[in-house]
Amino acid sequence: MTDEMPGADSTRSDPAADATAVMDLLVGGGIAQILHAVAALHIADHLADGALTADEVAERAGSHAQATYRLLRAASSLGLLSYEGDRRFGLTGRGRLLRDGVPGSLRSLVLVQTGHAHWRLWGHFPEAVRHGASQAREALGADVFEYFARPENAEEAALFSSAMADMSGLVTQGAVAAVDTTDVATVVDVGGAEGQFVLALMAAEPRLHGQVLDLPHVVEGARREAGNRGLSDRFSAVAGDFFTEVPAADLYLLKTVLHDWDDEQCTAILRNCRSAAHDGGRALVVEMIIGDIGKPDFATLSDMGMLAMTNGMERDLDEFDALFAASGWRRDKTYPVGGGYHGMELVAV
Ligand SMILES: C[S@@+](CC[C@H](N)C(=O)[O-])C[C@H]1O[C@@H](n2cnc3c(N)ncnc32)[C@H](O)[C@@H]1O
Repeated sequence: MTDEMPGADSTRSDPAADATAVMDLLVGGGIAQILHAVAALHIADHLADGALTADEVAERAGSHAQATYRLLRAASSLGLLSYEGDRRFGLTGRGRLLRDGVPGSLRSLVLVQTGHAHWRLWGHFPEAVRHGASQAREALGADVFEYFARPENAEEAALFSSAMADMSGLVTQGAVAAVDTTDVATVVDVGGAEGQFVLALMAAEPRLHGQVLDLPHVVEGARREAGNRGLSDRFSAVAGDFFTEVPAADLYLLKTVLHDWDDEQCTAILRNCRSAAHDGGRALVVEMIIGDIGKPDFATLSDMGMLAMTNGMERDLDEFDALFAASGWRRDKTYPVGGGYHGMELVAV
């Protein structure tokens, strides 16, 4: 330990401030469930037209009046709601992000990340660290994608796809603006969920034809989304397995797919893309990139989520380059695309 590391020298630390700091970290799980309750009870939707009293919110939400008042009070202390006096609460900018079906909404993401599958997996997190692997089989009886594919989990799976779509909004604009589509006519969004990324690219470039490759229970959502955007004539969705085969294309999009898998599995996915690509073909990988250790870095926290949920991980640039080199790709350009994500453009070698 060096003198430069804050708190490294316990003789100089402030025990009371340190205890408060640790307790602030500890309450993070409870805060996540406060977000869950606000989202699940549609509190932000009830307040969309103006401030209401806690009793009025409880009546609309079908929830207990005093418990709802306490929830709204806590949410206002977190900056999700404003307090207008006399037990009346209004929406803040942050709270508005918990509305259902509005542009930029994070409601589905909140619901899925605080819902059954994710929460159970966090409950097994110390075991995941002990064994170096997600405890999904112990917690859910299946890996997370098998779990979502089960008919009885269809509602949670739909929420997961829509959460991915909500998150996509944060980065697709930046990626669409930055990616080089010179000489590109066909694009496959590998593990593309509802196709937010490829559809945004197609909307920006009317000559592009796009496809989503995803699991059978997911692709119908992508077809529906293409229809909603009036892009069905240039779009198709393929139900398949990216470990088996990937359709041919000029450009592959892999957005937050590699972080779900270990190195061997990532190499298999990237090799399948390389086999289907022509020489000089391109791919765009969008992921968080882990930066300098010891500095605040959201990617390292997301990495813990990947350990809890999947076989995957967040990676630093050297780790990405090793994957690309092992699978017939070379990284050509790297740029931030917003929301803490980076685009890494690859060329087939
Ligand atoms: C983390 S999500 C990313 C979705 C999308 N690319 C995005 O960024 O919004 C991973 C996606 O991979 C899909 N997936 C998982 N296993 C797959 C497989 N073996 N073959 C094809 N898709 C798969 C999932 O269904 C899910 O849609």
